[in-house]
Amino acid sequence: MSKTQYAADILKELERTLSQIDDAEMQAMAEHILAAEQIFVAGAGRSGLMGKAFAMRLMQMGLRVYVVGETVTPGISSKDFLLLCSGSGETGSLVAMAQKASQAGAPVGLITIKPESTIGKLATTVVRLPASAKEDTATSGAAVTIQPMGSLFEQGLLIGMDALILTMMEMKGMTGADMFGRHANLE
Ligand SMILES: O=P(O)(O)OC[C@H]1O[C@](O)(CO)[C@@H](O)[C@@H]1O
Repeated sequence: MSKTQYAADILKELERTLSQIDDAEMQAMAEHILAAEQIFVAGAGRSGLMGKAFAMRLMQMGLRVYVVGETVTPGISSKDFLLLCSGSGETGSLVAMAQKASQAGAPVGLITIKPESTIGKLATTVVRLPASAKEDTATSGAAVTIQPMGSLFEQGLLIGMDALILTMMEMKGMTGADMFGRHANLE
Protein backbone atom coordinates (compact mmCIF):
# COMPACT_ATOMS: atom_id res chain seq x y z
CA MET A 1 0.00 0.00 0.00
CA SER A 2 1.20 3.58 -0.62
CA LYS A 3 2.59 5.64 2.28
CA THR A 4 -0.11 8.30 1.90
CA GLN A 5 -2.81 5.61 1.94
CA TYR A 6 -1.44 4.33 5.25
CA ALA A 7 -1.58 7.86 6.66
CA ALA A 8 -5.13 8.32 5.34
CA ASP A 9 -6.21 5.04 6.95
CA ILE A 10 -4.69 6.09 10.30
CA LEU A 11 -6.63 9.37 10.13
CA LYS A 12 -9.87 7.45 9.46
CA GLU A 13 -9.21 5.21 12.47
CA LEU A 14 -8.53 8.25 14.62
CA GLU A 15 -11.65 10.06 13.49
CA ARG A 16 -13.78 7.01 14.24
CA THR A 17 -12.17 6.59 17.67
CA LEU A 18 -12.31 10.23 18.76
CA SER A 19 -15.90 10.71 17.60
CA GLN A 20 -16.98 8.10 20.17
CA ILE A 21 -15.61 9.98 23.19
CA ASP A 22 -18.36 10.98 25.58
CA ASP A 23 -18.66 14.75 26.06
CA ALA A 24 -19.86 14.43 29.66
CA GLU A 25 -16.84 12.28 30.55
CA MET A 26 -14.51 14.93 29.08
CA GLN A 27 -16.30 17.69 30.99
CA ALA A 28 -16.01 15.78 34.27
CA MET A 29 -12.29 15.19 33.68
CA ALA A 30 -11.75 18.90 32.92
CA GLU A 31 -13.57 19.88 36.13
CA HIS A 32 -11.46 17.50 38.24
CA ILE A 33 -8.23 18.85 36.76
CA LEU A 34 -9.20 22.49 37.29
CA ALA A 35 -10.36 21.81 40.86
CA ALA A 36 -7.06 20.21 41.92
CA GLU A 37 -4.35 22.01 43.85
CA GLN A 38 -1.71 19.94 42.04
CA ILE A 39 -2.06 17.55 39.10
CA PHE A 40 0.09 14.44 38.74
CA VAL A 41 0.31 12.76 35.33
CA ALA A 42 1.59 9.25 34.60
CA GLY A 43 1.59 6.58 31.92
CA ALA A 44 3.94 3.85 30.73
CA GLY A 45 5.91 3.93 27.49
CA ARG A 46 4.22 5.76 24.62
CA SER A 47 1.08 6.34 26.68
CA GLY A 48 3.35 8.12 29.18
CA LEU A 49 4.93 10.25 26.44
CA MET A 50 1.45 11.52 25.51
CA GLY A 51 0.83 12.22 29.20
CA LYS A 52 4.00 14.32 29.29
CA ALA A 53 2.83 16.35 26.28
CA PHE A 54 -0.43 17.01 28.12
CA ALA A 55 1.42 17.99 31.32
CA MET A 56 3.37 20.59 29.32
CA ARG A 57 0.16 22.26 28.18
CA LEU A 58 -1.27 22.17 31.73
CA MET A 59 1.87 23.98 32.91
CA GLN A 60 1.44 26.52 30.11
CA MET A 61 -2.12 27.07 31.34
CA GLY A 62 -0.60 28.10 34.66
CA LEU A 63 -1.61 24.94 36.55
CA ARG A 64 0.71 23.23 39.03
CA VAL A 65 1.47 19.93 37.34
CA TYR A 66 4.03 17.17 37.85
CA VAL A 67 5.00 14.09 35.86
CA VAL A 68 5.24 11.10 38.21
CA GLY A 69 8.80 9.81 38.51
CA GLU A 70 10.59 13.11 37.82
CA THR A 71 13.10 14.19 40.48
CA VAL A 72 11.15 17.37 41.34
CA THR A 73 7.77 15.62 41.79
CA PRO A 74 6.47 15.90 45.38
CA GLY A 75 4.02 13.63 47.25
CA ILE A 76 0.31 13.53 46.49
CA SER A 77 -2.43 14.59 48.93
CA SER A 78 -6.22 14.59 49.02
CA LYS A 79 -6.34 18.07 47.42
CA ASP A 80 -4.53 16.81 44.33
CA PHE A 81 -5.50 14.78 41.27
CA LEU A 82 -3.72 11.84 39.64
CA LEU A 83 -4.33 11.44 35.91
CA LEU A 84 -3.32 8.07 34.47
CA CYS A 85 -3.06 7.30 30.74
CA SER A 86 -3.41 3.57 30.17
CA GLY A 87 -5.04 1.75 27.29
CA SER A 88 -5.30 -1.52 29.17
CA GLY A 89 -5.90 0.00 32.59
CA GLU A 90 -3.83 -2.92 33.90
CA THR A 91 -0.18 -1.74 33.72
CA GLY A 92 1.30 -2.82 37.07
CA SER A 93 3.18 0.37 38.02
CA LEU A 94 0.07 2.45 37.27
CA VAL A 95 -2.21 0.16 39.27
CA ALA A 96 0.14 0.69 42.24
CA MET A 97 0.04 4.49 41.75
CA ALA A 98 -3.76 4.48 41.61
CA GLN A 99 -3.87 2.47 44.86
CA LYS A 100 -1.40 4.81 46.61
CA ALA A 101 -3.21 7.95 45.45
CA SER A 102 -6.55 6.52 46.61
CA GLN A 103 -5.02 5.69 50.01
CA ALA A 104 -3.82 9.33 50.23
CA GLY A 105 -7.40 10.43 49.48
CA ALA A 106 -6.57 11.87 46.05
CA PRO A 107 -9.07 11.41 43.24
CA VAL A 108 -7.79 9.39 40.29
CA GLY A 109 -8.60 10.07 36.65
CA LEU A 110 -8.09 7.52 33.89
CA ILE A 111 -8.11 7.77 30.12
CA THR A 112 -8.42 4.24 28.80
CA ILE A 113 -9.87 1.77 26.37
CA LYS A 114 -11.12 -0.30 29.30
CA PRO A 115 -13.17 1.48 31.98
CA GLU A 116 -13.89 -1.97 33.50
CA SER A 117 -10.14 -2.53 34.15
CA THR A 118 -8.42 -2.64 37.55
CA ILE A 119 -7.47 1.07 37.37
CA GLY A 120 -10.92 1.90 35.99
CA LYS A 121 -12.49 0.41 39.13
CA LEU A 122 -10.18 2.49 41.36
CA ALA A 123 -10.74 5.70 39.40
CA THR A 124 -13.01 8.56 40.36
CA THR A 125 -13.45 9.71 36.79
CA VAL A 126 -12.84 7.91 33.50
CA VAL A 127 -12.74 8.96 29.85
CA ARG A 128 -13.23 6.00 27.53
CA LEU A 129 -11.24 6.12 24.31
CA PRO A 130 -12.46 3.17 22.23
CA ALA A 131 -9.23 2.27 20.44
CA SER A 132 -7.69 -1.21 20.53
CA ALA A 133 -5.39 -2.34 23.31
CA LYS A 134 -1.86 -3.53 22.56
CA GLU A 135 -2.69 -7.09 23.59
CA ASP A 136 -5.79 -7.13 21.36
CA THR A 137 -4.17 -6.11 18.08
CA ALA A 138 -2.77 -9.58 17.55
CA THR A 139 -6.29 -11.00 17.65
CA SER A 140 -9.64 -9.20 17.62
CA GLY A 141 -8.05 -5.74 17.38
CA ALA A 142 -7.18 -6.44 13.78
CA ALA A 143 -10.76 -5.50 12.95
CA VAL A 144 -10.36 -2.18 14.76
CA THR A 145 -6.94 -1.03 13.57
CA ILE A 146 -4.24 -1.78 11.03
CA GLN A 147 -1.65 -0.38 13.45
CA PRO A 148 0.56 -2.33 15.84
CA MET A 149 0.12 -2.53 19.62
CA GLY A 150 -1.30 0.60 21.26
CA SER A 151 -0.66 3.10 18.44
CA LEU A 152 -4.29 4.02 17.85
CA PHE A 153 -4.86 4.57 21.57
CA GLU A 154 -1.69 6.64 21.91
CA GLN A 155 -2.59 8.87 18.94
CA GLY A 156 -6.13 9.22 20.29
CA LEU A 157 -4.69 10.17 23.68
CA LEU A 158 -2.65 13.03 22.22
CA ILE A 159 -5.57 14.51 20.30
CA GLY A 160 -8.17 13.73 22.97
CA MET A 161 -6.05 15.46 25.60
CA ASP A 162 -5.52 18.45 23.29
CA ALA A 163 -9.33 18.65 23.08
CA LEU A 164 -9.35 18.58 26.89
CA ILE A 165 -6.92 21.53 26.90
CA LEU A 166 -9.24 23.50 24.60
CA THR A 167 -12.18 22.63 26.88
CA MET A 168 -10.32 23.93 29.93
CA MET A 169 -9.10 27.06 28.09
CA GLU A 170 -12.73 27.81 27.23
CA MET A 171 -13.81 27.22 30.84
CA LYS A 172 -11.15 29.66 32.05
CA GLY A 173 -11.57 32.17 29.20
CA MET A 174 -7.94 31.66 28.25
CA THR A 175 -6.26 32.11 24.86
CA GLY A 176 -3.14 30.66 23.30
CA ALA A 177 -1.50 34.07 23.73
CA ASP A 178 -2.11 33.90 27.50
CA MET A 179 -0.26 30.59 27.56
CA PHE A 180 2.65 31.53 25.32
CA GLY A 181 4.29 33.56 28.09
CA ARG A 182 4.91 30.31 29.99
CA HIS A 183 6.57 28.56 27.04
CA ALA A 184 10.05 27.25 27.86
CA ASN A 185 12.77 29.76 26.93
CA LEU A 186 15.81 27.58 27.64
CA GLU A 187 15.45 25.66 24.37
O1 LIG B 1 -1.30 2.01 27.81
P1 LIG B 1 -0.95 0.80 28.64
O2 LIG B 1 -1.91 -0.32 28.45
O3 LIG B 1 -0.78 1.16 30.11
O4 LIG B 1 0.40 0.25 28.14
C1 LIG B 1 1.59 0.98 28.02
C2 LIG B 1 2.54 0.22 27.17
O5 LIG B 1 2.05 0.23 25.83
C3 LIG B 1 2.97 0.83 24.98
O6 LIG B 1 2.64 2.21 24.91
C4 LIG B 1 3.02 0.12 23.64
O7 LIG B 1 2.02 0.42 22.77
C5 LIG B 1 4.28 0.73 25.66
O8 LIG B 1 5.13 1.74 25.32
C6 LIG B 1 3.95 0.66 27.13
O9 LIG B 1 4.79 -0.25 27.73
